[in-house]
Amino acid sequence: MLAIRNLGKTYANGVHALNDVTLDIPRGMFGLLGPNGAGKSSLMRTLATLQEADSGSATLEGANGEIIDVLRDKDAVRRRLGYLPQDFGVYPKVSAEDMLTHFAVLKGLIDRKQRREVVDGLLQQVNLWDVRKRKLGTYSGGMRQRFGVAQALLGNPRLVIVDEPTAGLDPEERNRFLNLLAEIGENVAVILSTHIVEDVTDLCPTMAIMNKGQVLLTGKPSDAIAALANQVWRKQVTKAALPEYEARHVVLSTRLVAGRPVIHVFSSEHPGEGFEQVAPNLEDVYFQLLRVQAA
Ligand SMILES: Nc1ncnc2c1ncn2[C@@H]1O[C@H](COP(=O)(O)OP(=O)(O)OP(=O)(O)O)[C@@H](O)[C@H]1O
Repeated sequence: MLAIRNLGKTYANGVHALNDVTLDIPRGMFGLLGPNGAGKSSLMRTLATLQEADSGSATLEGANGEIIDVLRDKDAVRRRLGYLPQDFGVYPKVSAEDMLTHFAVLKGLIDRKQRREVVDGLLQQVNLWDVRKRKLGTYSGGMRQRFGVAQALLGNPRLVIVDEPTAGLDPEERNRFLNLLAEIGENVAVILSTHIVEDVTDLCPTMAIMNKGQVLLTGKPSDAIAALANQVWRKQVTKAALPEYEARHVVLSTRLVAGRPVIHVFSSEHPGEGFEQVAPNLEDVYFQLLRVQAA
């Protein structure tokens, strides 16, 4: 539905934020995973027509099969786009209902009855109906994000972009928010940019991993995980011994379990005494790719 080809962007300070980025994004949830500074927001902002790329192209397939040039035909993209930026401001003293109605007017919904129906429907869809009269300034982080989704869905977008939406949400709100995105993803393409690996594992049938402006991998999470089969090993070690393990093995991750480090090591052979083989997960894939790139 969205084809991105060889996108490049260098900022005035010389940072290569996007380096030959090529991606095919189908309908459904697409996870864009990468650490801070990977270039995710730069890519999202470019696709949302908020900044220019230096090179490359991006095309979006419209509802009737027409092909829209994302980098040139910005008005056409904006009519089909819903965007939830990483940081968005709300007027704290305005109710969700009034604010969404205002956004609906800006989006071109001028017929009062139709607008009412759309706004009511969206407030119900994102589960804010009961609190629609409350001022946005009194909303929790999760409620605010769900309000953000409601405004992104105004105008029936073909493409919805959400940039790091679950940061700072508690587990219950995060689940609720991700379920909402999954429902939306049944009909349109949703790009979920995040540095939280579980968000992608739990939700996205396709994904890409980015770092330093480059796409390191794209495809199904299950395929990427399968490629690491029989090569991930776990061992509980002491803190003192950790540097030695890091020097001798490809340590993908270290996690404290009851105060003691548990390491995941990447190796095609048995790495030695005390190691047990574990089923790889997306976090292993992610760290392995970052290690390979760093090397
Ligand atoms: N307007 C800008 N001018 C100069 N450099 C920028 C600008 N915006 C981003 N960068 C730099 O470009 C690189 C990519 O940043 P970007 O915000 O796209 O990454 P990200 O993956 O979204 O990370 P984060 O999760 O921190 O937002 C970083 O090194 C960042 O410092």
